[in-house]
Parts: sequence; structure tokens; C-alpha cells
Amino acid sequence: MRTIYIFDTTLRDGEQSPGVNLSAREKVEIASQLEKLGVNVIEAGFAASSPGDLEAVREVAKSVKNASVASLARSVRGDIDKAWEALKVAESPYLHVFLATSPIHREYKLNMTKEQVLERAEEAVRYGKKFFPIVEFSAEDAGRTEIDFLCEVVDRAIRAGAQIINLPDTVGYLTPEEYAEMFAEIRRRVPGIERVRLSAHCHDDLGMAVANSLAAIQAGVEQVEGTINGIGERAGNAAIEEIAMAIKTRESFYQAQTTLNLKEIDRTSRLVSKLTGMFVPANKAVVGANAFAHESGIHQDGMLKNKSTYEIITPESIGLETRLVLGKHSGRHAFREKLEQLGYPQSDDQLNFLFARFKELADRKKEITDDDLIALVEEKLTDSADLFTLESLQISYGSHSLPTASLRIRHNPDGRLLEEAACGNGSVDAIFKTVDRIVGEKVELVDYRIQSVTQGKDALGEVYVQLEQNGLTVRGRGVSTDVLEASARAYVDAVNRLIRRKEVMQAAETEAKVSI
Ligand SMILES: CC(=O)SCCNC(=O)CCNC(=O)[C@H](O)C(C)(C)COP(=O)(O)OP(=O)(O)OC[C@H]1O[C@@H](n2cnc3c(N)ncnc32)[C@H](O)[C@@H]1OP(=O)(O)O
Ligand SMILES: CC(C)C(=O)C(=O)O
Repeated sequence: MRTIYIFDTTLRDGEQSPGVNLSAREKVEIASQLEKLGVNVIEAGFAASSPGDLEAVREVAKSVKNASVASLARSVRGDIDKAWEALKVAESPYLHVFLATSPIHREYKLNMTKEQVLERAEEAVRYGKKFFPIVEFSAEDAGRTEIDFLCEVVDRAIRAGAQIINLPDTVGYLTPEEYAEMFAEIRRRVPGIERVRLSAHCHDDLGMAVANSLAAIQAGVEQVEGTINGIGERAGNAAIEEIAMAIKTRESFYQAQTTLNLKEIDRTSRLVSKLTGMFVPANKAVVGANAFAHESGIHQDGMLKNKSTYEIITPESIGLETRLVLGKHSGRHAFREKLEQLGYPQSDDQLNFLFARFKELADRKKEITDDDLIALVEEKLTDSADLFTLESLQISYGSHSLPTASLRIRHNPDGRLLEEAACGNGSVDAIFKTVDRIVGEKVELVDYRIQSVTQGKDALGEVYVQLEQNGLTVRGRGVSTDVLEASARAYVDAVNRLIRRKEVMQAAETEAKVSI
């Protein structure tokens, strides 16, 4: 049976989702979970895109031991140099160098002739090979490239030493049949193609990214590129969890396997959703909240008689274990044990902090489920990098009076408690206005979403906000049994991210001025 390599680009193409911006610490956290999931390549970013991303790629490179770590680079020496600067510390450094090949991109974007594209691709791969043990070449927009020319480009990249050739459907234009045929043609016509690994990289503009990736596998491709939860530029990339589960569930059809530990899928999906602030739709395949929910009578009857009537994959196979319950009488030992079982071992300090949060929650909520605990751990309320932490809030609301919020927020660098109050059109508006007053930032709320994390009337509510300031967009997330408190936490989280991002950008500008 063939093994299909999984190239994860959540931290690069996934991060290209509008509004998503991951710090180095967040990238390392996701990369470590991707290692547990067992992906073969982690594309950590685009080192030349900013000093912050170079640093993040380097941090991921230092921490990852069981996967290759890649950086994207244009076919430009400076980009390749930056990629090497970030990746030379990696156990297995991997260069991903690309150049667009389609007529539209050649004419309007690159302003290059076919001959120039061939020369530049060859030159970039040769240059990359001076430093990197593994070089992948991607022919951007391969899907809309003339097949004869694509064969020439692939031939030149192989001759220059590329070991992996990626042919992306950059704009999600091709049908599965066409994408498979493109690979079949390349395999038939390019000499030496059997010496390299072919890779597929699909986008979801027409909702065909996963189908196209699977069609490429049928056409003999050995590597697929995608992201967790299918996040990415525009409509997103192929969702890795869907591809992996399709290969596993239809193993005899695809005659293929991956190295993924599928039981880590659920946890990876949650972590990516939390750190990117991108909701997983309830009806999303494999990881959506409804993926294993059975609502209608005939389905429920079938499930009770035999689960295989309506379930082709089990919740356990992606790591959703049977729910166990902790309550307000549980102690630290049980709490620690439970977190370890869930895969979240904690230091003593973290445990004490989380235990206090757990007890607060247990006073408000009859049963604490695994989902509640995961939500608490993942919220990481005491983020040492955060400038502000919400300490308390009070809301006064009546049908004939203006809602008023008063908040206490800690300014972490010096420990000061800042207090303010404000009125608003509604309670949430009053909270947000109060936070604005305390932190002194002028921001625009562009998105506000609320969902229940767990089940029942006393479920934990999860709020996502998206803020904008002078073209910068950030997301924030907050969790609580009280949706107003969750709203305040989400808003403060977003403000912290905004401030961090502005600091990174300012540092980059200063560095650029110094180097001029
Ligand atoms: C399909 C994909 O997902 S590709 C990856 C997309 N990701 C990103 O763009 C995120 C990171 N990008 C960035 O931070 C910036 O675009 C940078 C730092 C890389 C470049 O910034 P700038 O130098 O200001 O250039 P800008 O982005 O405006 O334009 C891109 C330039 O690169 C050229 N270019 C684009 N792709 C390539 C390539 N693969 N190889 C060589 N040159 C390329 C364009 O033709 C354009 O050149 P021009 O300035 O001579 O017209
Ligand atoms: C850089 C390449 C691989 C890419 O992201 C695309 O073509 O979508």
C-alpha cells in the first residue's frame, strides 16, 4: 500500500485567511500538535514576508523534531536566504520555492516571458539546493498553465535538483477529472518524473479542493498539501482531516495510507480554531459539531439498532472519547488526572490557576464535561504576553434604562487595576465601550459571533469578535457560562492581539529604517 505524505500549510496558507495572524508562540503550539498528529511536513510560514514571520518560522524549526519544517519563498535569492536564515536550525529543513507559470500570471503579474520563467525557476531551485537538503518547486497556477509549457517547467525544475514537484490548482478552478489528467500527462511526458515526489495543492473556490486532492492521489501523486479545518486564502485550502479520513475510510479504494494519528484530529481542529479565531461550521465534514449528531427519528432508530446504519466513521476514531463528568466536589487530584487523560498535562502553577477557574465554573454549572475543561484550558486566561487581563465586570440593565457596564482590567506589566464604566445601546455595547476607555485604543467592531461550546442550559458560551484599526484586522475569543463575560473576554483578547501586532509591525519598520 502506498504512503501519502501530508504537507501541512495551516501556518502559511492557513494564516493567509483574512484576519488571521498567529504569533510565534501560537505557531509553535500548533506545530507541536501537528507533530502529534503525525504530518510529514509543516510549512511554518513565509520567512521573507516579515521579521516577525522569520522569527516564528525559526521558533517552529527549533521546536519540531519529527517532521520537516518548510518556509515558502518566491523565486528570488533574498527570499531563499531568509528561508535558510530561519530554517538552518531545523532537524529537517525544507525549502518551498514557487513561481507562477500560467499565461495570466506571466503576463499580468510577473511580466515575464516563458523563457524567463524557465530560467528563473531553474535558477531558484539551483540556488536553494546550495543550502537546503530538500527543495520543493511549485508551479503556481499550474491548473491554468498550458500543458506543454508546464512539462517544460517541471523538467527544468527537476534537472535543477528539485525533489518534490507541486502542481497547485491555485484558484480552485479545475474539476477532479481535469486535475487528475494534468498529473497523468506530466507523468507520461516528463523524463525522470519517477525520481521526484509529486504533490497536489488545492483551493476550495468551487468547493472541490478535497475531491481534487483525492483525484490527484488516484492519478499517482504521493503528497497532498492542505490545512486543518480547510482554512486558507479566499475559500480556503483542502482540509487535511477530510483527506486523511477519506483515505482511511476508503482504504481499499485508494490503496493508500497516511502516517497520521487520526485520534489527534479533533484536538488539532479545536486548537487551530481557537488560535485562528476561525469557527468550524457545525455541518463541516469530520470535525463539525454535527458530524456525529443524529437528529431525525428514523436515523436515531437505525443508530440504536446498529451504528453502521448511519455512521461511516466513529467519533472515537478522530479522538472524541466518551464524555466523563467532573463536578463541584471534585478535588485537585481528580482534576489533574482528568486533564492528563485529556492530553493537557499542567505545571503546578497552571494547575492551581485552572483549578480555581474550574471551581468558579462548577459553582455555576451542575456538570463539568470534557468539553468544558478543554475550553477552560484552551482559553489560557493568564497569557504572560497579554498586556491586559479582565478581572471583573458588572452590568446594570433594565427595560427603561440605558445598559451600563463597569469593568476592572489589570494592566499586567505593572499590575495596576484600571476601572471604568460606560453606557451603551445594549449590554455588549456598554462592555466594549468600557474596554475602549480603559485601554485607550480606537477600534471598530467588524464581527461578533456567539456559540455554545457545550450542551445544556448552563452551557459554556464562546464569543468571537473581529476588530479593525487602520486596516489591521484581529480576532479574539472568550469563554464563560455568561455570554456577557465571554464577550468582555473576547474583546480584551482581541485588543491584546492588536497591540502585540502593532508592536511587531513597529519593530519591523524600525529594523527596515536601520538597514536603509
Ligand atoms: C499562491 C500563494 O499563496 S503565494 C503566497 C502569498 N503569500 C503572501 O504574499 C504573503 C507574504 N507576502 C508579503 O509579505 C509580501 O508580498 C512580500 C514581502 C513577499 C513582497 O512584498 P513587496 O516586495 O512589497 O511586493 P508585492 O507583494 O507588492 O508584489 C510582489 C512582487 O513579487 C513578484 N512575485 C510574485 N511571485 C513571485 C515569485 N514566485 N517569484 C518571484 N517574484 C514573484 C511580483 O511580480 C511582484 O514583483 P514587482 O514588485 O516587480 O511587480
Ligand atoms: C505557493 C503555492 C503552493 C500556493 O500556495 C498556491 O498555488 O496556492
